[in-house]
Amino acid sequence: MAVLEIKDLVAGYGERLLLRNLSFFVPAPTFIAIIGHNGSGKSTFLKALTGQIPSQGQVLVQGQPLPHRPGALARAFSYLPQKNNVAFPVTVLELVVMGLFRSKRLLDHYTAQDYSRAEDVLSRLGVHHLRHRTFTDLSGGEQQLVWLAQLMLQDSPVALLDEPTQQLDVYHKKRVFDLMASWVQQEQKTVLCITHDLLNLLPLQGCLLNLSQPHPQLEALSPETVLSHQKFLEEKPQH
Ligand SMILES: Nc1ncnc2c1ncn2[C@@H]1O[C@H](COP(=O)(O)OP(=O)(O)OP(=O)(O)O)[C@@H](O)[C@H]1O
Repeated sequence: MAVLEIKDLVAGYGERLLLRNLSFFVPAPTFIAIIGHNGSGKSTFLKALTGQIPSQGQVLVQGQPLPHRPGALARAFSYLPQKNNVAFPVTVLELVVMGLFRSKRLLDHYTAQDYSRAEDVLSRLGVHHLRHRTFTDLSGGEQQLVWLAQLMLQDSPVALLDEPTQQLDVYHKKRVFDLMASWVQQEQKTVLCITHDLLNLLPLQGCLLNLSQPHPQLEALSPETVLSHQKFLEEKPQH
């Protein structure tokens, strides 16, 4: 059974269509880089998948049509948007442990084991030292790593990430790409990751989807494919 199947997905805003009959098939857990010029519809694609904007077509996750209820949708996809805010003071560890909310009932408390899982993902991202800091005091890149840690605790089969490395330094960019590769290999997750960091894709296995192309389709990642898409994207976008 395929992990993810998308058939004739159409989405946009009013008269302006950004996704025109997008179809692809992901047979097994895979890393998929979603690339394209600014405004080519990358975030729109993830918004259509997560039901934030209306769309036509079919999306199947593990052979099942995508449910419309938000709770059931969240079990299929974990999602990290480009901008994410918290309006209340909370420590890093508290925010990360909330990634486990789907395995809890309404008034359940988080256990010592939950906190130790949260500490473990913070270590894997190299930011364990931030665990007792107030989230809103952190730098933009530090905050991005904390959101990633929270997402790693969610147990959905498909993770959707909108530019998760946008504000990171070169060390943490590489670390996050390595970690996404390990989610696929060790935890059998499928990762769809929007990115402009094409050079970080050079060592990775998986697929690439270039939404700036007239008929985007999945292509196997290889250094040659990445470099040819880099060249394509260095050309002026066609609107
Ligand atoms: N709510 C909206 N209403 C109307 N147009 C919108 C809306 N949201 C986005 N757009 C437009 O749709 C186009 C695609 O936007 P989208 O955010 O999907 O691009 P993107 O490929 O993710 O770009 P970037 O690389 O800059 O993040 C843009 O031209 C944008 O202005």
